[in-house]
Amino acid sequence: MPSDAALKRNAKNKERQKRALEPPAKLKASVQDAPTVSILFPTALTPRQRALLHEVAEGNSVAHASAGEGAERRIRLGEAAASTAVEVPDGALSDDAVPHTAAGAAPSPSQRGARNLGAGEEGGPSRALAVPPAARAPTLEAFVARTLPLIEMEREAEVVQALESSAAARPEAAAASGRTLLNLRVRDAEGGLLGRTLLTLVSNKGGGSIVAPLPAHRLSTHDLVALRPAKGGGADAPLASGVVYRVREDSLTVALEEAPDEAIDQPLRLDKLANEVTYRRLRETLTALGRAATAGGPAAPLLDVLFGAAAPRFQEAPVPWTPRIPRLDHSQRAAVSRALAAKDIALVHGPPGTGKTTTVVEIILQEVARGSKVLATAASNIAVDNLVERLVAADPKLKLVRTGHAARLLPSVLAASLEAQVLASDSSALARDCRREMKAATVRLLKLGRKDYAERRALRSELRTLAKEERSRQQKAIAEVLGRAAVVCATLTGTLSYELRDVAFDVAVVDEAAQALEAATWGALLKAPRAVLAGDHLQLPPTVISDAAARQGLAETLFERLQALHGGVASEMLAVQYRMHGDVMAWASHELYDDRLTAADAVAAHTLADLPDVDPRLAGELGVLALIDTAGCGMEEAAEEGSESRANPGEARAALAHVRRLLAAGVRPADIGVITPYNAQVALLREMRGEALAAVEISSVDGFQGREKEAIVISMVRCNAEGTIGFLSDRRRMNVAVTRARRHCALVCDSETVGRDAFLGRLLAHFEAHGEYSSAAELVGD
Ligand SMILES: Nc1ncnc2c1ncn2[C@@H]1O[C@H](COP(=O)(O)OP(=O)(O)OP(=O)(O)O)[C@@H](O)[C@H]1O
Repeated sequence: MPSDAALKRNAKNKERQKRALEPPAKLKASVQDAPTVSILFPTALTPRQRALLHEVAEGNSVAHASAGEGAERRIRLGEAAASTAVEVPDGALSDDAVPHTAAGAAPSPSQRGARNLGAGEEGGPSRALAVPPAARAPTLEAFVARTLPLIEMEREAEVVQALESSAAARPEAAAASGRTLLNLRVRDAEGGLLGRTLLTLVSNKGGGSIVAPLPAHRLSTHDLVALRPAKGGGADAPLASGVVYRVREDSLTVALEEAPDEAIDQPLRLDKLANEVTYRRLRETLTALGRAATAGGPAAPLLDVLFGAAAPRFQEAPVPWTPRIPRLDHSQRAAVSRALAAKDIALVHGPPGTGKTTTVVEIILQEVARGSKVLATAASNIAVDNLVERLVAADPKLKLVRTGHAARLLPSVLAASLEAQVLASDSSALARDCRREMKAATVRLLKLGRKDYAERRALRSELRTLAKEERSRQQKAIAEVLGRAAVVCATLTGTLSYELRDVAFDVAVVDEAAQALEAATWGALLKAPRAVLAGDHLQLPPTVISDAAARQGLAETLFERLQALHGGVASEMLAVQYRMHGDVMAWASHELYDDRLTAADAVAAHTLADLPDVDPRLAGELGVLALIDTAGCGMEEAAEEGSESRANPGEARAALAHVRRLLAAGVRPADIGVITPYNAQVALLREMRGEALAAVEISSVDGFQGREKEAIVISMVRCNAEGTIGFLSDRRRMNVAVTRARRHCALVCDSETVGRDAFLGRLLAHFEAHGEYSSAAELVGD
């Protein structure tokens, strides 16, 4: 007899299926209350105009969709099935014919651009705050219906950003957007990387042997980029396109399929391109998720649980396992046990420095030991490579394959790559034979005279057969390598690649799940009946360019949603951290982790004085926590014209003065990090630091997530009479900032401005109570 719960679930499923076949409620109502209107806008609209229309429609709950590719793309407002369809003729709209919202004028294109390009107030994409709890358990259908247009809004926002940058009349305006780097020269061109060329570009400023730091920019690894002559514009045909491979403060390396000859000897510019593939894959994932609701598939057992219709289930008897990684602590063991016992979903909540990846690696090894085929993923290539390195180190014999474009992989994982393993396989050798034969046949074909009809026809037919044979042998090679693998490692978007389309797994493991869009996470989850997600929703969520899409919930992650929905039963929090001195940890533990974190013995009392070459007396004077107060020092914040990001030159001087004190105490420059929430302050600090501080890393807080340094100096920037603190109030950003430090953390800020916020006030109070207080005036000698 089915249980009551099962009967209820069945009834719910039936109701859901019935609803899926019915027209949406909005449409039903509109059909009943006819007439309804839909407006089809002309193809001549710019992406910016389309993005604005999407935003306004979304804000007013009007249905909206774009269809068609490239110049054929057009937007429709209103339901497709409206009783009256109005078509706006080409040329009827000019650039400033922007619709108005009910509440007033829509933002002007320049305001909109500034918000998008300017990151809220910050100068980078926005990180939305959590959506209201009411939105936490959508039905699968509601989630898909809500998210598809948000993905479209995000895509349009990125296209607008790319176009505004590359079409900017003045190159300086393009550079200010952060998407373009001007005046570069090639310092190095090296081969390798499975046939690609790596081009290392540096600033051409000064032109001589001294390499100036690159200006502040927003290019990061894996971005698609176009290389163009610097003297041309961003709309010119590129000399080459490639993928950003490595980013350093003074150089940027791009992986190209082939290096263009002309590029070597002239000043160059690099423009970031919008990545259409990612958006297409996200849309495909959502469509596949929608289909899985009725058609089933490997993930069918997960769907009810992940959309709140059923509770997570666990095996009652503990699953026996023998640790493969030595020294797992009690909370890490508990997390592994819970993951192995999960029948559908388990969450590993890993606060900073708690060994989340260590735990994930142990879970994967245990799954392999019991015969599972594992899909191991994360949002970023770097996180996946990190997993690969750790897995291979823990078990060199592990049958592991890393998929993805070789240009995006770390050199250390190339041997594990699908491409390398396919190249080494027998089927691939046979494919190579086919290619050789094709080449010979082509040469013969070219030598034939015009009249050798019969022979030409025969050779063409041979070439077709060989090409078919080559393709099928390549596919066989790929299928063989993937079929043999016990663990396949891929990025979340990589799981949607052609090669993995028909591969099913026993379990999907997602590391850094709190930094992945929910739609992206489903790419992995749809391939297995069980899933383990690891992350920390109390650190920064994924970056979303479109403010409107972020506000509508695009930045909310599945991890965060599941913590709210099933955290009590399905989540295990790692409670011992291996990074921070106890005083650094205490504030974050109290404010964000319910006082549940403890410091491992090895780090609880470690200080700078324990580092080699550090003077214990000077290090003692600096303390573990330091509050450097700019209050009353006249160190005001400033925003550059046309930019929303802020800088504070006085505070930058104080932060750099503190760095000099650390260096004087003997701390190595590479062990020091200066971080600040504002990109303009990053740029200013880099400009001001001088030669002696060149090896000190200066970065935004967002850019430093996942990293650590022995000593961290945080410049908080805000200093104004109104006490405005902007996005400093996001608890997750300050959590990330403070928890990067191992032995020393200095907070440079105006206590009068920052201290007015209750959350930040408690941060300052903690630093004052447990650390060294000084006035910035003492440091800069004012
Ligand atoms: N049980 C343990 N005993 C000793 N050291 C450990 C243990 N678990 C993890 N560590 C160490 O803690 C550090 C952080 O571990 P790991 O890289 O797994 O953490 P992470 O969760 O990926 O990092 P973060 O928490 O910052 O995201 C590493 O140096 C690791 O060796």
